[in-house]
Amino acid sequence: MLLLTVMPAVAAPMNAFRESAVTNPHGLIIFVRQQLDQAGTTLTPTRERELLWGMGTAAINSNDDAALAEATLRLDGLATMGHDPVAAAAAGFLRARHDIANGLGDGLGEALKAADKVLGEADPEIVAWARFQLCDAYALDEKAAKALPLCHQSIEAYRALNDDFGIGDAENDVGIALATLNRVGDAATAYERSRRYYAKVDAEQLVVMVGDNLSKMYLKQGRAREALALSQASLKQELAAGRISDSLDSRTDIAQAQAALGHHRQAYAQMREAVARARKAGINGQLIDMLRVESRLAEQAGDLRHALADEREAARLGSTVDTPALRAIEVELEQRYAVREKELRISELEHANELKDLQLKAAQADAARRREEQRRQRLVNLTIALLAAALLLIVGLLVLLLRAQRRHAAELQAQALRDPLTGIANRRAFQQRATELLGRPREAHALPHVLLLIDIDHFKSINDSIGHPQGDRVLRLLTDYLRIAVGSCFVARIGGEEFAVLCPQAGLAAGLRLAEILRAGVAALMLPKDLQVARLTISIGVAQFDGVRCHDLSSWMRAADLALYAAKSGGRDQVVASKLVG
Ligand SMILES: Nc1nc2c(ncn2[C@@H]2O[C@H](COP(=O)(O)OP(=O)(O)OP(=O)(O)O)[C@@H](O)[C@H]2O)c(=O)[nH]1
Repeated sequence: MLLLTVMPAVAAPMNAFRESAVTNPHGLIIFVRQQLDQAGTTLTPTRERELLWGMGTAAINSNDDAALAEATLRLDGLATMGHDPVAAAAAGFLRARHDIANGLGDGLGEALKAADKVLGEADPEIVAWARFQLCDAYALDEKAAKALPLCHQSIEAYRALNDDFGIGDAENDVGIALATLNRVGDAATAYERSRRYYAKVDAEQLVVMVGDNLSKMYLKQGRAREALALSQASLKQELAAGRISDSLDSRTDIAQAQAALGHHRQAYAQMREAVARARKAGINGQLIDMLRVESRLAEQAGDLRHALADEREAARLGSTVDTPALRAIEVELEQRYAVREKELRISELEHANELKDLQLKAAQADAARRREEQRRQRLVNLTIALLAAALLLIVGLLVLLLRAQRRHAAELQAQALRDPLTGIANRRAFQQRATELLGRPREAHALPHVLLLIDIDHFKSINDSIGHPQGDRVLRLLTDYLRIAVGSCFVARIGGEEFAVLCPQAGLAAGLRLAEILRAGVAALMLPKDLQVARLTISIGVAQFDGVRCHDLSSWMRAADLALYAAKSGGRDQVVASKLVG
């Protein structure tokens, strides 16, 4: 497998292993060592130089300092022994890249010196190679302004050689330089061009690797989803190739893309894992930036304690032994987090206040509800009281009405039993009294009841002579007299000018005596002169209730009436007893 990917074809000088140096650096180092051991002195200097350059670049890519030292020393040897300026330049470029990558010494100076050795060479491939190494050194050292023209020269040189792989390399460095200048859109375009050139030569792994650079630009452009996809593909490849450093970079990019997508907890977890792996691998240079990213993601995920610890560690690792500077950073951090703590506290207090506010509102709502209930209860009570009062009033009114009705009924009843003209009992009252009297059980030795029927004599003539109203006056005068004269007997007007007197248990003799008194009394009455009635007389028929001939009210009345009729027939102004009448 390894051999298939790193076997040199008939390649341009120095470029035979450029893909595998990136995609499989460990494998290439092993392969070169094997080649050097096995071939020994049979190797041509050009082939050895090519192998050593491949090993050196692979060593830089895999942080293998031993392999790098081995490669540069052997290249130096080739340069000296074989008077090979290309080998000397190769050793110089490797040292320059190492120094630039690790921030040591004068890497750029080293690179310029190396380039100087070969830029005058006749071989355009060597010149293009050297130009690219310069472009690469300046781009890696973040000297973008200088890197860009060098990289473009390099691209032109590769274009002249139809070296698409080389153009892909140089476009990648253009992207790096533009990214340093923060020209995010242009950098992304350069990376996209680089990927297209790599794709043309089927360098799929490099397409993915440049994708990792492009991912950073996409992230800055807010294209987090695309960035995430690129970094994930990149990580997969790096893990398979064992490129620890690159894989840590991709993990960092993935975490940042996840955070940008709002998956803060997931992002933080991813970053924690990346930092743990960096620590395990002892890659401190990268760890500082990773810790800063982790701190930011921890803060976003709400883990302030961790965020502070990460920042402190990054500051410690990043600082030289300048303790006051470190302290200043720590103080700044403390202040920043104190402010953050304060903000959190305020937000907690605000939350608590909101809760209290809600409780207050609930209490107010409760009080309002109770007040409403009380108001309703009062209304109900008032309604009940009003209804009770109304009911009492109605009952009172009904009682009053009932009494009035009773009074009215009694009055009506009284009226029904009273003669309106004279004010004494009428015929109906007489019948009731008589019926009631006859209904009583008869006492053993009691005298019979006596009935007197009285009729005014020639009353028609009186009416005719003095007028009907005066006739009424006569009737009232007679009544006044009778009412007094009958004593305890009951008197009633039972017809126009006819009266009845009922004397319970009086006996016929007493009845006749009373009748005679009445007749005589009336005949002797002194009538008012204005009445113009010379004399008033009455006829009276008397009948006792003997229980034989008179056995009920009608037979009793008939008997009295016959006696009265007899009195009239006998000449009037007289009393006739019923027993005398046949
Ligand atoms: N003023 C007045 N006259 C009445 C009333 N009721 C009945 N009379 C009159 O009483 C008279 C009765 O007349 P009659 O029945 O002919 O009897 P009389 O004239 O009394 O003759 P004798 O009974 O035979 O003596 C009539 O003229 C009735 O109009 C009344 O309430 N007021």
